[in-house]
Amino acid sequence: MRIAVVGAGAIGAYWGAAMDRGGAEVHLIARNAHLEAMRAHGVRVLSPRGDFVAHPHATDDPAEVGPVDYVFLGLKAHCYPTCSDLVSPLLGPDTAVIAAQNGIPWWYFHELKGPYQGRRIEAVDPDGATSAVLPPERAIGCVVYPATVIEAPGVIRHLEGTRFSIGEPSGEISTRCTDLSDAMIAGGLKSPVEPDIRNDIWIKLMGNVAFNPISALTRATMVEICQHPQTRQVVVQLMEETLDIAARLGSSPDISVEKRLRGAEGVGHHKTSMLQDLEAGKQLELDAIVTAVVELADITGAAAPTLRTIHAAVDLLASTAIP
Ligand SMILES: NC(=O)C1=CN([C@@H]2O[C@H](COP(=O)(O)OP(=O)(O)OC[C@H]3O[C@@H](n4cnc5c(N)ncnc54)[C@H](OP(=O)(O)O)[C@@H]3O)[C@@H](O)[C@H]2O)C=CC1
Ligand SMILES: CC(C)(CO)C(=O)C(=O)O
Repeated sequence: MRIAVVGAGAIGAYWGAAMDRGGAEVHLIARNAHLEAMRAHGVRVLSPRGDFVAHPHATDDPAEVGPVDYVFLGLKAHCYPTCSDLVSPLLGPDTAVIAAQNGIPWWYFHELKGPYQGRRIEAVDPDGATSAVLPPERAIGCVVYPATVIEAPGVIRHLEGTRFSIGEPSGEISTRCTDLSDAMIAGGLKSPVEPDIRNDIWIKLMGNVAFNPISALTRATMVEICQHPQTRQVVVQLMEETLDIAARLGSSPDISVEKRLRGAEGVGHHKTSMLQDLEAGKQLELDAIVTAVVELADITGAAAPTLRTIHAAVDLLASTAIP
């Protein structure tokens, strides 16, 4: 199995190192000092499950790699509409694309039976630019539960979790999914093939849509947001509104707000990725995690007042705080 990881950062290099360990032929596409470190010393993973070093091929030139069986996108989601130069050389007729992103994917309405089938979500597929680079029929849905950070160039700190749930937009248990799942399991990851991956997307998103923008606005950690009574209430409202939007789209994520909150509180004094990006002066991943959810509220006629308020505030923050 030939695999390319485009944007082999915190999650991409972790996944690529695990896949290499499991026996897949892995090519990491990265840049700058992180690329040079991986070229020279491999990917060093520091993990509570045991440290390891993997030595997949690493390059900044996808043309060196050519078409692969699977492309794993480790880029931030707002990079997808403009990633053609990185991805196109890797695509053969049957290449599948798996995106590590949090939030709503560009392919969300692809193969979704019902009144919204085939609709485009402007926030994540502006003027169809993402679909032009990453045709939805290539997409395998993926929900990433692990948490990782780049501790130093070439060094990935794995904090927790090994589950990468995957599933076809159509719900079919396809061979391309089961083959990929087997390869992930060989690499020490958990990889259930889900008959309705959208339910997993909503379960993960309930946390991100609440904690990521609130943390950016308040600079608080997950546990601080949970233990402050008023922000806890805002989280509850955001999660309830998100579940309402999911239900209007025909999804039924099997989790209560209380259970999802307990899980998030257990993460402890952790800064969300959005707060980390804000502090690093990097673009916030708002489009997929918040703006797309507001667009889905518009499409389905959901009121979602708390979501709209938080979106307005964090959108202003993103436009004023990031150069
Ligand atoms: N980290 C985590 O724990 C989790 C992350 N995710 C999702 O995974 C995705 C990636 O997140 P994460 O791994 O944290 O982000 P990172 O910033 O660590 O990884 C993205 C990588 O892509 C690289 N990159 C960007 N543009 C190019 C380019 N043109 N050529 C080569 N490399 C490029 C970046 O390099 P540079 O730094 O130089 O820009 C960086 O190394 C996000 O959508 C996030 O929501 C989901 C769950 C958990
Ligand atoms: C920590 C967590 C789970 C917040 O919802 C996350 O996924 C992120 O930081 O983006």
